Amino acid sequence: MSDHPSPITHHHPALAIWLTGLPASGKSTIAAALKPKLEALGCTVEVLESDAVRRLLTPTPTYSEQERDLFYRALAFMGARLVAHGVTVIFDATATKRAYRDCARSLIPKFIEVAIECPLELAIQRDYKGTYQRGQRGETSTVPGLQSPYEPPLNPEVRVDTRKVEADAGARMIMQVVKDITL
Ligand SMILES: Nc1ncnc2c1ncn2[C@@H]1O[C@H](COP(=O)(O)OS(=O)(=O)O)[C@@H](OP(=O)(O)O)[C@H]1O
Ligand SMILES: Nc1ncnc2c1ncn2[C@@H]1O[C@H](COP(=O)(O)OP(=O)(O)O)[C@@H](O)[C@H]1O
Repeated sequence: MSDHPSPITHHHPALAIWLTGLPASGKSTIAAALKPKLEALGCTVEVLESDAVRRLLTPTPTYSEQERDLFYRALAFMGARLVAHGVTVIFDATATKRAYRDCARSLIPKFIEVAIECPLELAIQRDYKGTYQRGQRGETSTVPGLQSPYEPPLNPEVRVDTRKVEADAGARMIMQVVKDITL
């Protein structure tokens, strides 16, 4: 035995969790509730939030199909590299097309897709960033759900219906699946 044993660590296997849903559905709120729960399990966690990453990759986003295709390939690649190095990733991003989330799934062995469910009318009421209002005023033409099609997941590992489930309870539902797939 070594004279200098390594400190005891409790590393949890890294995985990725993609929170997808309409703008203002509750993704960031649930990500914030989820992060400390993953950390308590021993995960090192990075949240990749689309708006934050866009500020770097596409500082003046057009949300064109071509730009979204490129953006989501880059986001999936980034997430996959982090997971490969032991960091658990929360993707906090609408990702309008299923193919965007499927691309990440194909690159990441342990992957959980979470449908953050919220009817468009309620998301429009929540509209705390004014995204839908800008669309309704005709200042933008690319808001998911309102002006660009949004493809919700067909078979997500978890569904959180934010009309019925509080953010913390939603995070606990996700944690149950995390524990199931990493046992
Ligand atoms: N003009 C315009 N068009 C589209 N989206 C807009 C626009 N302006 C702002 N936003 C905010 O950007 C978020 C959508 O980006 P995402 O990367 O999450 O999704 S997607 O590319 O639309 O699929 C989404 O934020 P989330 O609330 O994080 O989903 C929108 O609030
Ligand atoms: N059950 C719920 N889960 C998550 N957010 C909720 C819920 N109920 C109400 N909200 C509110 O909805 C808004 C969602 O905002 P946010 O989490 O930033 O959405 P998104 O990241 O999807 O754009 C917040 O003001 C949040 O407090």
